[in-house]
Amino acid sequence: MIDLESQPALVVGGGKVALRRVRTLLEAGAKVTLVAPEASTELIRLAGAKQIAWRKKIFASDDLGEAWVVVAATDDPEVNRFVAEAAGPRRLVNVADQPELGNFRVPVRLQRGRLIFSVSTGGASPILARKIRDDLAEQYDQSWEEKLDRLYEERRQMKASGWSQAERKERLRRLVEELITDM
Ligand SMILES: C[C@@]1(CC(=O)O)C2=NC(=C\c3[nH]c(c(CCC(=O)O)c3CC(=O)O)Cc3[nH]c(c(CC(=O)O)c3CCC(=O)O)/C=C3\N/C(=C\2)[C@@H](CCC(=O)O)[C@]3(C)CC(=O)O)/[C@H]1CCC(=O)O
Ligand SMILES: NC(=O)c1ccc[n+]([C@@H]2O[C@H](COP(=O)([O-])OP(=O)(O)OC[C@H]3O[C@@H](n4cnc5c(N)ncnc54)[C@H](O)[C@@H]3O)[C@@H](O)[C@H]2O)c1
Repeated sequence: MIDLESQPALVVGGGKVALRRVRTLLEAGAKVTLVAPEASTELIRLAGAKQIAWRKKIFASDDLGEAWVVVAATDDPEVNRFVAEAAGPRRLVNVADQPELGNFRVPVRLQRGRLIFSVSTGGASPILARKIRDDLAEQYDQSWEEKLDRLYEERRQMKASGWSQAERKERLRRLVEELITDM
């Protein structure tokens, strides 16, 4: 939930994990550069469509440039370690196969408009994290996007009204209960 809009991000590696990270970074509005000698068809397509810049080469430390976020997602643990070391402690660094070498991990995410779920199992089981996400997706279906907009609007109006905090709290609590009963 960090604001990455227009921030430079570097993804090292061109496989399945790199593609997942590239998608997440693009959704967050980051300017993504990919460094990899080979890349998957979808990554090549994104590069062709100019959504990412692709340096078709193996990683070297001068690829880091101004990158604020760095992802090491090659299939070579030594390369991933080298990327993390070269990136240093002053950037956001994610390492796909040795998370302890980086300083952030990637949870599973589910978004319903203003409502965002983030599920992590602390490295225990990404498969369980995904299953919990799928369960939440069923429980909180698309209708929650609108429900959240309604809550947002009501709360905004109440804040502008002359009601006491206690009155506001009680009304908002009831509204949330109505929405949940409606599920
Ligand atoms: C949630 C998700 C997000 C994403 O990556 O986008 C994610 N892994 C996903 C899938 C997945 N990962 C793995 C498999 C193969 C089956 C298995 O082994 O379970 C599958 C299934 C698949 O790929 O289909 C294997 C695996 N994963 C990690 C290691 C290394 C290690 O743990 O040391 C290895 C062993 C590699 C090996 O040995 O080969 C590490 C991490 N994986 C994390 C997140 C972080 C911890 C999150 C948490 O604690 O919950 C962390 C620490 C990385 C990080 O923070 O960057 C994504 C769900 C995608 C979705 O459905 O949306
Ligand atoms: N975090 C997760 O969710 C998760 C899930 C599965 C696997 N993994 C781990 O993540 C890593 C990547 O997995 P994958 O399935 O994406 O791998 P992959 O084999 O699909 O892709 C590896 C990529 O790394 C590139 N590469 C290799 N050496 C390089 C170098 N020196 N510089 C730049 N690029 C280089 C290759 O060209 C290739 O594009 C593996 O270590 C795997 O064990 C993590």
